[in-house]
Amino acid sequence: MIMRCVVCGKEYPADEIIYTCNECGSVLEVLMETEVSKKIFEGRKWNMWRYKEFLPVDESKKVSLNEGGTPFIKCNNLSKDLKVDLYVKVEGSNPTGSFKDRGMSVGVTKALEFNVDTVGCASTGNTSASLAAYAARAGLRCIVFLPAGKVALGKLAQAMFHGAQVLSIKDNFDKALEIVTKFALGGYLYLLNSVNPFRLEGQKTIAFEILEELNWESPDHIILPVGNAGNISAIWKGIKEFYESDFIDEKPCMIGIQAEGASPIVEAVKKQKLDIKPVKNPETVATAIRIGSPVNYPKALRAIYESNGTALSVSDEEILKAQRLLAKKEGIGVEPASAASIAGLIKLIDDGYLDHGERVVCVLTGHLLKDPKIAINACKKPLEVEPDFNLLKKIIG
Ligand SMILES: Cc1ncc(COP(=O)(O)O)c(C=O)c1O
Ligand SMILES: N[C@@H](CCOP(=O)(O)O)C(=O)O
Repeated sequence: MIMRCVVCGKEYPADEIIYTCNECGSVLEVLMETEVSKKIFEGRKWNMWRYKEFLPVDESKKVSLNEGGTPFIKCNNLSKDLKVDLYVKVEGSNPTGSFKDRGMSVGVTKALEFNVDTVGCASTGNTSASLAAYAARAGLRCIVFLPAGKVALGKLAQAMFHGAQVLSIKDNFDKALEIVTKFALGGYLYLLNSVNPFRLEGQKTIAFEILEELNWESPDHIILPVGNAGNISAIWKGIKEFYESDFIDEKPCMIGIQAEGASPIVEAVKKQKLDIKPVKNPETVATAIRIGSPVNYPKALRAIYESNGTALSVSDEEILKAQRLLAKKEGIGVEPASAASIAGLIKLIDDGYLDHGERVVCVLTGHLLKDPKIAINACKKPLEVEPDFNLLKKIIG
């Protein structure tokens, strides 16, 4: 196993703590040689560790909460309305309610391998919630740097309750990431943001599960929200690994959705560029993707171009509308950032980008209860009524 810079190709030993290329400054990826038949997965437990041969840590020493194996659901009602074959991967069903758990399980296991005593991250919320839980399980100290006043309540509660040291930085996520990176490079903590290539190895199992659920057939498109751009990169890596292993014959187009107020990847794709112009003051109701300078942009842009995919921005209004639609039509509750994928799907259909009957998978990244305030604000206040049967009968009608 080695690590390799995705831009200049410089290689590094995998037993070294290094986050970016010391030659060109870009992000690294983990390369492993795995030669197995897909038959080996048969009969294994339905969680992400069924793919242990593709994961860069010793499975017998894993720090795990049974992550992965999340529901893969056919959306019958929305498929009918939108005239596509729509499936969703419900990542809110992971132990702490987001896809980050897949990454943290591998990342925190790696932290133990590296013998560190402190882990840390910057976070718009979910990364910190997940890291705090996995660090607690591993007995590691955890420090999280959050943008003050911009983290949804459920996520903040999780980070604090699992015992992380929570620092509210009076600035945005990008600044918090800049600061925590300095601490990591100074040796104060092991960084578990998605700039850490081992963490993304866990997240690539989303792709593995989608392909196995579809009986080793590729969907036409995978659509997902993009913030720091780790997940789209990880999923594409997973797709390529199963393609190169001959488990599938085709690959999907990767489609990244960003919020209008935080869309540097979308702007880069419009111009077919390989670099981004960071957004200085990103803003969106979907706080999870309120990110102006995504650290994984080199990987994400390559994923989009290599797969013949695209990137698209959606407004806050479209995000909130899609969140309600998914809840009401399919009974699936997601946080606003996750609903961006559905909002993007609707826009792509309206724009004629998607054809009728195409098979689309939307990745729903986080649970509704992560951001209860948004959900409550979208509804009418419950009526307070005396416990009087006749009165209640009248009201119910
Ligand atoms: C719920 C949710 N959806 C989407 C994203 C975006 O993922 P990524 O940063 O990997 O692009 C995040 C955070 O990163 C998130 O917490
Ligand atoms: N939405 C993320 C932002 C940080 O992304 P990461 O994947 O680099 O950790 C969060 O939940 O904090």
